[in-house]
Amino acid sequence: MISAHDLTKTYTFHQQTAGLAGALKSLVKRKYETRLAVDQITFGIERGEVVGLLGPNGAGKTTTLKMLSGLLYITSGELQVLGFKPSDRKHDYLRRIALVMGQKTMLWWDVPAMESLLLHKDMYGLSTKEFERNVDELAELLDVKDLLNVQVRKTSLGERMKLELMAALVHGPEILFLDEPTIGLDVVAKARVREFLGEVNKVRGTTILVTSHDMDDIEALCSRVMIIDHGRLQYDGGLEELVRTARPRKLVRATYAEPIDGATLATLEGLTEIEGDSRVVKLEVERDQTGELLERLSRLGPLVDLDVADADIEEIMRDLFLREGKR
Ligand SMILES: Nc1ncnc2c1ncn2[C@@H]1O[C@H](COP(=O)(O)OP(=O)(O)OP(=O)(O)O)[C@@H](O)[C@H]1O
Repeated sequence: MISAHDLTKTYTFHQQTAGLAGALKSLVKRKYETRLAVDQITFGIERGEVVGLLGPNGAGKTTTLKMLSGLLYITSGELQVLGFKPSDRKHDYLRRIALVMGQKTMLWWDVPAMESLLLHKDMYGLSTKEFERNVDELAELLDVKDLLNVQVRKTSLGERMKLELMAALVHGPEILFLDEPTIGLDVVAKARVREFLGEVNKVRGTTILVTSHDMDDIEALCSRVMIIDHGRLQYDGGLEELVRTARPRKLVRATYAEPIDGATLATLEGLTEIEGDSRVVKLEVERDQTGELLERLSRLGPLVDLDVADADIEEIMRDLFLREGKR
């Protein structure tokens, strides 16, 4: 569905010093600079996939989404989406995709969302039947029936995001490009948006490429992630695989009813922390030795709680980005 080969974007822009003098000077003598935002990335995305595009601020994620949706020309490389060259912005192409940017709105503020939806109906040439079916289905899934006739400026951020998603999906796109869809939302609204996107992918088979700084979004939605940093693709593969490769050890936390004596604790391999007056013990263990360790821990004293987890994905990202940043 999406095929990118050595995709590159360089921005050319001019520097301007502050103040009127700076503005006048830049009119006479412009100093141009270039910035490599996306640097020869190659990837393919199949129909029905949900892929997370991750990376620190300024990594090139939004630029990539803008090239894929045809908002920006590519500087070099090859890019095909649904067999189209996105920057041609052919109507047949735009009908089959949608781009939602968490920080931008495509709804008119001063009128109810329904007015914007009706505009989309005309823009995309939807029949009344098709439009009504889509509106009903989406309003039900998003639980926004009562909001469609309220002035957009009177809705909350979470409600507006749901309406944005509705506006993006009303023409039934095959691909959805999402840039930070849960930014600024509270935990409940975030969960609803994730649930909805998962449903859209499952029910309609919509392919989704999503950027987010919220790892819970990524864990809930994506089985595949692409990590981009300084414009370069650093990783493309399974999320679980990434966790297993970056942090192969499991994290174990055992809580006892009584303190465990120091001599016994000293014999434990992989011990990382002791807390709560020697009642709480934290360890790291190789995956295949987890069973053995748990058995051992259960013999040390009366257990109150036992927790086994993979390394936190957020932590893995922080380590990866710090490492890449230092290169
Ligand atoms: N219009 C522009 N002109 C010049 N440089 C730009 C422009 N837009 C983006 N850049 C630069 O390109 C680089 C990539 O920006 P981009 O917005 O794609 O990053 P991002 O990964 O989406 O970051 P964030 O997580 O902060 O949204 C950054 O260094 C940014 O400053």
